[in-house]
Amino acid sequence: MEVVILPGNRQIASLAADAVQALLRRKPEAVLGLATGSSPLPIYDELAARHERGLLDFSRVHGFLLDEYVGLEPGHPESYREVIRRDFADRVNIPPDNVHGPDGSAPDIPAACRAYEDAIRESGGVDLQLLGLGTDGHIGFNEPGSSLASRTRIKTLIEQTRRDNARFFGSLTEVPHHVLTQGLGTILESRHAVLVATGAQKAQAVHDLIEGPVAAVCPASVLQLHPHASILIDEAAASSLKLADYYRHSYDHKPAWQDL
Ligand SMILES: N[C@@H]1[C@@H](O)[C@H](O)[C@@H](COP(=O)(O)O)O[C@@H]1O
Repeated sequence: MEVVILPGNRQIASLAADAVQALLRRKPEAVLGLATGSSPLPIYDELAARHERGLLDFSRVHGFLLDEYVGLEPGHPESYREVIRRDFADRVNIPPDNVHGPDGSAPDIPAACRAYEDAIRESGGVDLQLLGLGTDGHIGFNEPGSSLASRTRIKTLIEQTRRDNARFFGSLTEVPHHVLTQGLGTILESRHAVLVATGAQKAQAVHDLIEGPVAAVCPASVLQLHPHASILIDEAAASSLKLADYYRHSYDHKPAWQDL
């Protein structure tokens, strides 16, 4: 796990976009794992800007959403399908049919979850998975207590997460209680996981993720088992880390040939 402490969103977005750019140079038909929430937004802005400048071509890329609300009607502005369309897909040249998400309005939820796992597998697997971090340590919508081996399935949101996400809806009552999310086992199979977190409200979760035990109580800590995970954070999010100086030192002395 590589921990990179950066001054702010702009530098984080630029480094994450560099990783996407290097991947697409190597593999133009790469599969991207797409996260929602506010943290990845500067990355999508940067990817759209680089696409605009002719540096990035998404025409052969496939994208798989991490998660989705259950019970929102298709086309609901806060469904993650719509959010990803607005924030990312419509701003680059990824074919709309290449963007996939778990179907939160399916009549048979377990079948929809199995179908999503099959679709990820058939695509060849996720090359680069973008991740945000919940204040309770969730990734995707894997709330505390999630099995570290879990696959795509339905989860019930913790009230804290519903409150955190109420800002996107008219009111707390409109935030669904249920979601579909790629499991922690699913996320672990991505070839490169890039998690971004900023702000003091994430400091405890960032500490537990990086320096706590691997434990279901902090689902993001499963990334300690990931063979290639990059954690990009700002100073405020890094403020509870015991080994922050070491992470800075090690990034400053990173071999020039080594990518993220
Ligand atoms: N399902 C999403 C997560 O994927 C995201 O990481 C989290 C943090 O959001 P933010 O980046 O807005 O703090 O929000 C939601 O719960």
